[in-house]
Amino acid sequence: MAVYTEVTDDDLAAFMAAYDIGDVVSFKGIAEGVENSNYLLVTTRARFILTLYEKRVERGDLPFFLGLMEHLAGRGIECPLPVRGRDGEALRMLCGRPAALVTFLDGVSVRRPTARHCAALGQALAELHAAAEGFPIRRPNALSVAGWRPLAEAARGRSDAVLDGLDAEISAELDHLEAAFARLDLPGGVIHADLFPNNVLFLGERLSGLIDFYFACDDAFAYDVAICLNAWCFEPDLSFNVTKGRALLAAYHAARPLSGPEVDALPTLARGAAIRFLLTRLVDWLDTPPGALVKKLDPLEYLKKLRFHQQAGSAEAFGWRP
Ligand SMILES: Nc1ncnc2c1ncn2[C@@H]1O[C@H](COP(=O)(O)OP(=O)(O)OP(=O)(O)O)[C@@H](O)[C@H]1O
Ligand SMILES: N[C@@H](CCO)C(=O)O
Repeated sequence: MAVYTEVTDDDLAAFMAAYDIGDVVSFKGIAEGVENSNYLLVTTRARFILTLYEKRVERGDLPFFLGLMEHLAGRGIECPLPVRGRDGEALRMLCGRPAALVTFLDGVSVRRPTARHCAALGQALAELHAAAEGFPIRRPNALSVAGWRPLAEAARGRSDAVLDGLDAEISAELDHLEAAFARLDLPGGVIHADLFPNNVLFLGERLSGLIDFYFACDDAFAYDVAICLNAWCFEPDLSFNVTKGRALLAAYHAARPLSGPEVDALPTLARGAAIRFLLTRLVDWLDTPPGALVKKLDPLEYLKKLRFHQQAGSAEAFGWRP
């Protein structure tokens, strides 16, 4: 359930006075999502999403996120476009929270992506990487390799309650990854960094929108590919589907060719991407009180994906090589 902050009719009326987007027809909270409060706003002119940014989003990062969506939408990427008010601002306060309106995108997210969905995603990811070029604001990735040890420390001593031996397994993996990532020198720019199936909308098999840019940052492009391989190409039994892996990688490569070093780095990047989501899920799992409304995501799903990559060790395991 993702309505942490209730917006009353009076709050909304005062907020709407800053815009020239028609009159309110309906306004209701959206249950999906975990980070922020989201509402669907329908006016006499169009549909919008109103987001109130809750505590996990750093206020100083909002100009990056909103500016990025505006930059990408201006370059033909199907992503939400922040709506500017009469004063030219896209970001303002509502109910004590920073808030913004963005355009509504048609489509639904898929729970069980097919190889065709994976191909569409691969192409869209490559187009996003290319379209972000020239975006002037920088945002280092706080959840890359330097951020993993502090997360592991936050869980230390408590992880073994989730799985016996987990502390030691994470620590050994971090020793390996810190050395392996230090050797990488890959092309990069702005990445989405959380392009899971729930953040991609489809109309049938046509990709109709990319949403939720609130983890976007600067990092290696191939790291974003690895995040997507993990999120899109494993089956519910956590076996890796090589047909989906091939579809995703070949479509990405056709739109933005992956270099030899990027392909060679994919197994390491996939291990890194697995431990990143293992760690954030683990800390959330341990820190979320029982009975909280937030949906807890399973950290062990990502431990199993990590173990797959530890065994696999080469890009062939993803079903594809250029
Ligand atoms: N521009 C948009 N157009 C259409 N639907 C949207 C749009 N933005 C958000 N949504 C809907 O709202 C839901 C929650 O949005 P979003 O994923 O941005 O929330 P969140 O709180 O950041 O969640 P999480 O981080 O868990 O993905 C989405 O699953 C989608 O159904
Ligand atoms: N995509 C993240 C949740 C944060 O958006 C996860 O699956 O752990």
